[in-house]
Amino acid sequence: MRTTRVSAAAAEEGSLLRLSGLSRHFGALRVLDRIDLSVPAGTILGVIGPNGAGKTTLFNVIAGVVPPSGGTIEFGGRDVTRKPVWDRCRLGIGRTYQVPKPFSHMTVHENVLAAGLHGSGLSMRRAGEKAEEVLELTGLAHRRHLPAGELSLLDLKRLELAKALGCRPQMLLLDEIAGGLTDGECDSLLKIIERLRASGMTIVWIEHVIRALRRAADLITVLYGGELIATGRPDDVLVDQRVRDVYLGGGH
Ligand SMILES: Nc1ncnc2c1ncn2[C@@H]1O[C@H](COP(=O)(O)OP(=O)(O)OP(=O)(O)O)[C@@H](O)[C@H]1O
Repeated sequence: MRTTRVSAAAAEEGSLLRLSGLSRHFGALRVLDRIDLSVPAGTILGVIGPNGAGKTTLFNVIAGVVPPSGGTIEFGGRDVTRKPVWDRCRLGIGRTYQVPKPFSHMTVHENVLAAGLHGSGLSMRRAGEKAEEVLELTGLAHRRHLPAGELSLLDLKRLELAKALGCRPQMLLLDEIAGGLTDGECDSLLKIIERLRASGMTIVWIEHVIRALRRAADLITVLYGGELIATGRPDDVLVDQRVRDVYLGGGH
């Protein structure tokens, strides 16, 4: 059965993603503790917090890799809490991983094509068209015949983005995509992300590179001790005293 994607109209009504009372415990460890969060369609939401705060677990629960211990996840007005990963992917939830792990012996083009074919169930022709489009968008077109194992870190990050985009997401979960890049490399990635925002993409972005979020994010939320302790505009959140105490310190 073909999964119906959320309509643009539903997305425009308000939040594309809505988390209500979302929890995840590992034994006695409360990694996510009754999280409530709404992500308006078309916005970039940065997620920050100290190491081990539960940010990647949050993505794993949203993407369907890890089931929640409680609470609900709505995407485009539809309850996806119990839906499997592949179904969420076809509904429009795309994701990049903190550590890029492409098929290193396959070319850049083959990696993107494989993601589109398996992730969103496109026909070979449509997946091929989509792959061309995202290779252009991510600046990888001239690398298309290279084995992924030969890419630089920046190009691996671009490929990570291209694979996620190859699945035609309406929302992207970016997991530390700017990590390890030089300032110049980070800027070229930001240009791609800004182009995505201009196209209407909704982005939830875990990042320790605060400079990147300061430039690109519309909103920032802070995860600490399993709870969201602050959510708002970057200029407000980044000067919040509690946020500075628990995460930013004097270094950002
Ligand atoms: N499958 C699991 N089983 C047990 N504990 C887990 C599991 N996955 C994550 N945890 C624990 O949950 C906590 C949060 O981990 P998570 O990777 O989500 O943090 P994070 O905020 O993404 O950290 P970082 O910024 O270092 O990537 C950690 O204490 C981690 O050890």
